[in-house]
Amino acid sequence: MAINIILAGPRGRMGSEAVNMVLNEPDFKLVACIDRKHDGEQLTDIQGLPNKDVPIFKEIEECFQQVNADVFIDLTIPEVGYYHTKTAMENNIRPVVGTTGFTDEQIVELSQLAQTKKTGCIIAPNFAVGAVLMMKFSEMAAKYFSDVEIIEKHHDRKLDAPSGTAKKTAELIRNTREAKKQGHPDETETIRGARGAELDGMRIHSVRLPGLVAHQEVLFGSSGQTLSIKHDSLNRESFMEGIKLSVYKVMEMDELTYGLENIL
Ligand SMILES: NC(=O)C1=CN([C@@H]2O[C@H](COP(=O)(O)OP(=O)(O)OC[C@H]3O[C@@H](n4cnc5c(N)ncnc54)[C@H](OP(=O)(O)O)[C@@H]3O)[C@@H](O)[C@H]2O)C=CC1
Ligand SMILES: O=C(O)C1=N[C@H](C(=O)O)C[C@H](O)C1
Repeated sequence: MAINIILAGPRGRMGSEAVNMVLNEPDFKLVACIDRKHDGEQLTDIQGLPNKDVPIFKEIEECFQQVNADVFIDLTIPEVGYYHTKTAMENNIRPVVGTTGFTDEQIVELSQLAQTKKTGCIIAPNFAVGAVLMMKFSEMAAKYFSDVEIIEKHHDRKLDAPSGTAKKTAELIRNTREAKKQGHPDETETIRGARGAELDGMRIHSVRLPGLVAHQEVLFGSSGQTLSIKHDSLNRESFMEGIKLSVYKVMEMDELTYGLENIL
């Protein structure tokens, strides 16, 4: 039996790649897309997207009323993605969410909703397996190195900073790192922001440049040595295997999980 999928954000950098992934996976069927600029049209009407008759809706409620689906993939922006994810679960459709920038409170709320509805939901700030390994290796290393700076680098069209991956990395590191405030106790910033964002005394630096895709280095230091753990996504195909796996896994789940590492 095919897994029926609705996808939001089909014209986006990630969404367009995901449309192709879904169309090319024999067990998946793309049954609708959510796109605020092409209400009532078909996928084939959008320039640059595959020549397929897949209906497009602007409003997610209308889409869920008219189209039966098993899984909903969101690759949009944080505010919209949160609303879409909530609405999908309310309609007993399992979300697979790549959109980053949700607040901690929003993730808790969505988790509670998944519990109430007994609906699977996967929110993963990074679907690239290499990035998940980079995060897990960093979690391991932080047990031995409590001084760490996370440097994430992305294309300059990215809306959220720090990246979802950097936040998730810091959360995993927090599991093993001895809490401490890093740097000199008397350090000052002569230009605001020079030391980056702070989370539990750790530092996160966000670089935005045209030409970049998605890159992160986790840099540890202790006396006489440094350790660098680095991952680069060179294109958006790197995220597709993770989304594909999540679609299969979410079909077997009845709660929310945050992070691809939980299902690998
Ligand atoms: N988890 C992961 O592995 C990855 C996650 N991401 C995340 O995925 C998300 C999308 O990234 P990316 O594809 O690069 O972004 P894009 O800007 O390329 O795409 C975003 C899409 O969302 C649509 N959109 C924007 N605002 C609205 C709205 N109000 N209502 C409906 N649709 C809207 C845009 O359409 P429009 O033209 O109408 O604005 C566009 O199609 C981001 O949050 C990013 O951080 C990215 C890469 C990997
Ligand atoms: O916006 C992006 O491009 C990416 N966003 C995700 C994030 O915020 O971590 C994942 C990846 O880094 C690409």
